[in-house]
Amino acid sequence: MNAPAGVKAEAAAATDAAPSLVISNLNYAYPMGEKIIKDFSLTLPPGSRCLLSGANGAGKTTLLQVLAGKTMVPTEDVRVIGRPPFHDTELTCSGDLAYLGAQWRRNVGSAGSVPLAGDISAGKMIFGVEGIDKNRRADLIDILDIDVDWNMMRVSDGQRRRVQICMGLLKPFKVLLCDEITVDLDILGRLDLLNFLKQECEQRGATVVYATHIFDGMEPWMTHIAFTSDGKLVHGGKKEDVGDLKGVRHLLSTVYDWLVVDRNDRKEREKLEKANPKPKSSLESRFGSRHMAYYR
Ligand SMILES: Nc1ncnc2c1ncn2[C@@H]1O[C@H](COP(=O)(O)OP(=O)(O)OP(=O)(O)O)[C@@H](O)[C@H]1O
Repeated sequence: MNAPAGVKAEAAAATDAAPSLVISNLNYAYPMGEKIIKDFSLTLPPGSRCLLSGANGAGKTTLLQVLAGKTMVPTEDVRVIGRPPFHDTELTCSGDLAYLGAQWRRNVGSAGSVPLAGDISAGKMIFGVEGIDKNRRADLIDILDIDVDWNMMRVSDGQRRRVQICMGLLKPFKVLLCDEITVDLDILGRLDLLNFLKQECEQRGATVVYATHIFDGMEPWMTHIAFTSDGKLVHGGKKEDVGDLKGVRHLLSTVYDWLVVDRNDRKEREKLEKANPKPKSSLESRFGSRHMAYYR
């Protein structure tokens, strides 16, 4: 569905407005671990849809969790609609900043700690969230093709995922962070959802960062890309401005080439690290590296 002209003009004006997401020289390490995110900077305007890509272990989930305010970083390093997500809890409580990620997928919905596999109907869960616009809720139920009579104990993984996504999108977010949320959806469900998110950006000036390894439908959908390698942003910005994406190259073949470079660099790093092993920390030498895994 195309947005009416007035609404499009409104969204175009929004792109001149203050950025909705600013990451400035972000560094992040898990407690007692090595740096996972390294000197990462990215700015996204309202209305943008950013594909977050990179090899397994490149740091995408870690980055999204930092952006979602799940871990503390200095207030100046990450700003979501001008506010620091860890320190400003109202950002997430209000639904302005929404996060649909791996942990969320496992057992909770946006309405708090809601078990998603209990003897309860999909409708009861969805309608149980208060203060939601009726039309938005009806649209989401329709787009995600949810039967409100589904019993959450007897649904398939994909059906459960649809209910979870619906609950996560009930509040009209300003910035949405998605971590591989569509893996269990069928093609229709995935493309309809991408379309819904696109409308949210075009009509309301919302911003979406979407981490995925599945590129079907992503090329026309995205406005920005952030390709990470070893925790660093190596290709990022507006899709038109990323040199390798220009001309006849497709997203998949371009990212494939980037991933080959990433893999060769990683192998080289690993070879060097094996040849020059780092001295163990005093705790590690005392308890052994297996035991130390608890502290990482
Ligand atoms: N809780 C944790 N404690 C310590 N290290 C972690 C933790 N979670 C992830 N890591 C490490 O951080 C690095 C980045 O992991 P992350 O999950 O962010 O990567 P990713 O790009 O999302 O990978 P994938 O594509 O496989 O989902 C990996 O080396 C991983 O082992």
